[in-house]
Amino acid sequence: MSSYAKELEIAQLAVQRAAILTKRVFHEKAKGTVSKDDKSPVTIGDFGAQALIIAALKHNFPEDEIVAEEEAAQLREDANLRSTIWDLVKGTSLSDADAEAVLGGPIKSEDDMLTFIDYGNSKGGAKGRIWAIDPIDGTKGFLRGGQYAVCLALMVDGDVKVGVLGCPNLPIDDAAPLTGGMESGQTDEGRGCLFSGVLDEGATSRPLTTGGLASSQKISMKAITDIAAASFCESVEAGHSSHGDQAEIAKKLGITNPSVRMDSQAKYASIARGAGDIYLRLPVKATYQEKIWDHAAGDLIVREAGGAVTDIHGKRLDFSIGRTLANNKGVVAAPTGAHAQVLAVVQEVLGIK
Ligand SMILES: Nc1ncnc2c1ncn2[C@@H]1O[C@H](COP(=O)(O)O)[C@@H](O)[C@H]1OP(=O)(O)O
Ligand SMILES: [Mg+2]
Ligand SMILES: [Mg+2]
Ligand SMILES: [Mg+2]
Repeated sequence: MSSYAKELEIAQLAVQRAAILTKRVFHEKAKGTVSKDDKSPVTIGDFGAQALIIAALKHNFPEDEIVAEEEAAQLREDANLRSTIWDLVKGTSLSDADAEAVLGGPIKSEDDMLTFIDYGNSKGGAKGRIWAIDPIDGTKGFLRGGQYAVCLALMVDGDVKVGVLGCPNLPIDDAAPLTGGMESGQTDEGRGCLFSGVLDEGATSRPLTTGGLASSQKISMKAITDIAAASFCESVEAGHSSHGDQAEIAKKLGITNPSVRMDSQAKYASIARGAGDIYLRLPVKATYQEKIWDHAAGDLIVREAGGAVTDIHGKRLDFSIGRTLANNKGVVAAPTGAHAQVLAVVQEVLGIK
């Protein structure tokens, strides 16, 4: 029996339910994009998914703290936006009645929805049980029909114990070739994957469903025998990681395959299942602090699948100091056996040896 069996079940079902909502937003609605203070986009899907996940967590673990990306301030001022999101949230449930009941059933009112969204305001830290939520990671990918992920992780005393990634646009088949997006004309058929990891218990994938949990299989990273034949993933957005440095590193490693550009933590999931090999996220700006909700689940899933994840200085990602990874710069994720070699070239190219 897993030490975090209940947390894992709730987390997976909560992500699965939230993914139903994000898919509805994509297929049925104008996306309802609004700009945040930092000019990044947020959609009605981000708010709705965050409300549904937090409602499920509060029902099951009322004492736990939550660090989530979004807040309800804009919704409190904008009745139209608020009621559009409420319509979505109240109309989204798992089709399996038992699974829906485990999550506590529907949110009772529009006011409760706002309250749930704002429970995500914990400062994080090194003490106690804290969940990290990114309701839609890769909002830009979501908007353009590419990859995005619904992300949830549980940290206990600053250490990630459970991580779940719902990736509605990734192929179900772990062996499917690595692609960055939904090619035009593609349908949802054969897509939608739920990845999980529990510390010291491995990582799994299973198809996303609209009801209860499908059966899962273990995933593991591919061992790299010839680094020149490796494939590496990077952000689509050049503003999020340095395509130039990454290309130079790939070249120095002898990698000839073009990089696979993909939004969101779907990159962590893709290397964890062995579809890709390496994920590089090299800083563009020295001042940007990565957010814990952008990495907590992916970091654990990759490590549990046989990978190593560090920053550019070779330090493990430190989730214990608040809402950001203030002690880290960039991300280097690779199979354990190849990580040192990749990191050495990263440091050579960045001139930090
Ligand atoms: N300057 C930046 N450097 C690195 N990541 C960033 C930067 N600006 C935004 N992000 C975050 O990168 C994540 C997407 O990563 P990816 O490029 O791998 O798809 C988003 O969570 C996004 O945050 P936000 O949600 O605030 O837009
Ligand atoms: Mg965002
Ligand atoms: Mg994000
Ligand atoms: Mg987000």
